[in-house]
Amino acid sequence: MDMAQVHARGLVLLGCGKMGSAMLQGWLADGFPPDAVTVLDPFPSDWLKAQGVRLNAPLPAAPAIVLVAVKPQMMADALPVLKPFGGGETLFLSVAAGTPISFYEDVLGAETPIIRAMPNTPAAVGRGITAIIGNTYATADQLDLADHFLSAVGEVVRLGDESEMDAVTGLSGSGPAYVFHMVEAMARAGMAEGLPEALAMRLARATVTGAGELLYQSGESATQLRINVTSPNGTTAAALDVLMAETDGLPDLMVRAVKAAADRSRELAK
Ligand SMILES: NC(=O)C1=CN([C@@H]2O[C@H](COP(=O)(O)OP(=O)(O)OC[C@H]3O[C@@H](n4cnc5c(N)ncnc54)[C@H](OP(=O)(O)O)[C@@H]3O)[C@@H](O)[C@H]2O)C=CC1
Ligand SMILES: O=C(O)[C@@H]1CCC=N1
Repeated sequence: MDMAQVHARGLVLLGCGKMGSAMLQGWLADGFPPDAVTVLDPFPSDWLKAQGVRLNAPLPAAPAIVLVAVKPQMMADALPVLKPFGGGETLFLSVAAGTPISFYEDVLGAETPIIRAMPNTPAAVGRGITAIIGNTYATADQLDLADHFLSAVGEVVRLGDESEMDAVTGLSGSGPAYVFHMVEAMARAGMAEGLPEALAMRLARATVTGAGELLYQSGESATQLRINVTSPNGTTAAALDVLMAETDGLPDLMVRAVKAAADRSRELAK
């Protein structure tokens, strides 16, 4: 299916909160026509109202894609409105954490093309990463179509097995929050060393965004970039001795944090 056909058939977005609007923002910035998008959301934000999309309007007859972006806990209430599109040519693309493909097959019919995706919020600035996996009814063309759409908001990786989705959720889906929390923690640490709050936050924020951009632009590995900062017997080495401690260091803490997120994803599936 080419883009002209996708525009003509339309795209439906079920739930336009933080993730739905991050992705919509990316697509509109990429040139997707707002009047080809129908959004269903009971309490649309002011941002959404200003985008020129068809808001809580009648649904198109056979949308090319339905993007499901409601919370897993709302899914059973929200999804049935889309049942008429099940088992047809509409591709369902869901970003809901912990909601397995089998759930959609049960509600929409087993012969519905469904792609489960796990994006992250940097999609709003075109720098997300989304992992996808389709069911047996999702054709190669439909996987390419999802890949094309999601590439407008960042990188796309295809998984070999749906069971990988819980770990992906714990790593990249939730991951931006870990980085934002690191900024908070670094700023607090700077304040503990005597800096005023605003200066500490400015330094922490610029350090993390600058380091992220360096990692993005340079061809070097994260390990080499870390080594480049670390003078022998200098200040960074002193800090890394603490962060890389075998027990209670950052690697240990990160294993526990990502495991907690992945476990929660598995729990949501029950
Ligand atoms: N936030 C993130 O970083 C990521 C989130 N996800 C997944 O994306 C999904 C959405 O998460 P997020 O955007 O954070 O959550 P939000 O609560 O911000 O967004 C969900 C939206 O769906 C709306 N909604 C509730 N009920 C219905 C309904 N019956 N029909 C249509 N819309 C409805 C909500 O409205 P109201 O607020 O008024 O209830 C809200 O605007 C979740 O499944 C989550 O697992 C995936 C990857 C990353
Ligand atoms: O916290 C959550 O459940 C969602 C899924 C990944 C990021 N946010």
